[in-house]
Amino acid sequence: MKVMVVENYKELSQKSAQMFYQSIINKRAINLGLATGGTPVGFYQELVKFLKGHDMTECIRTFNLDEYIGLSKGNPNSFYTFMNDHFYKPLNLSDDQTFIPNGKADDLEDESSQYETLIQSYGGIDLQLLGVGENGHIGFNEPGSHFEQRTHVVNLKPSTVQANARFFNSIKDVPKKAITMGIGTILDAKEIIVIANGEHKAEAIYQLVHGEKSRNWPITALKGHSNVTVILDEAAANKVKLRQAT
Ligand SMILES: O=P(O)(O)OC[C@H]1O[C@](O)(CO)[C@@H](O)[C@@H]1O
Repeated sequence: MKVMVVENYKELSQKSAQMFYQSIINKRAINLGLATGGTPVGFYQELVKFLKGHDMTECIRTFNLDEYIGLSKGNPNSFYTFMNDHFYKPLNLSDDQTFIPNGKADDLEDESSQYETLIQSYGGIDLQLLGVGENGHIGFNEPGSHFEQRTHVVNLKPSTVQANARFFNSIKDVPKKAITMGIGTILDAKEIIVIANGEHKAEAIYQLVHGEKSRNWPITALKGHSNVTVILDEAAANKVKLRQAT
């Protein structure tokens, strides 16, 4: 695992976007695994700058980690809307190159297995972007998740609902369930880039870098992957550095 500490959020966003851009350019066609949340907003801004007007945009396919159950695509708080605003629309990406689970599917189990099959039918994910929850969740795989799981329906922990309430008018509006790629799905990506900023992510990052592999901290599943880069700002790297200094 490669750990890079940069000075601030801007640098973190630039560095991660640059790594994605280089991969896209070098491989000519690429399946990207993408994340939502507050952390990757700067990443999308930077990657859009790199890719805008570039013919390589035709070669990429995107697969999102997760979607809330019960929110339609058009809901302002759906992850589809987030992706459309930050990435699909600015780059004119088409529906047949952008994929995200359907949180309004009638049969959510079937939707989960179809999403898994879809990813595999395109040859799997080449490069996956991950943020991390304060409790160590990746995608929406909460503490206690099995590391072998594929795309599935999850119940969100109250702490995750609370953390994401900032995007909604009221905590009552935050969905309590989601569809997420499983940790097994995520681990199948050929390469993974984790980004984290802020002191509130420092414990999860400490567990990733120095902790044991444990289902209590889903992010520690990445310790079993051979190509992971972690990009941190100073605050998220706080506990890692403290440990190294003693
Ligand atoms: O980037 P944020 O908003 O801190 O969220 C962290 C993680 O939580 C999620 O948004 C899910 O709650 C992930 O998609 C994200 O990686």
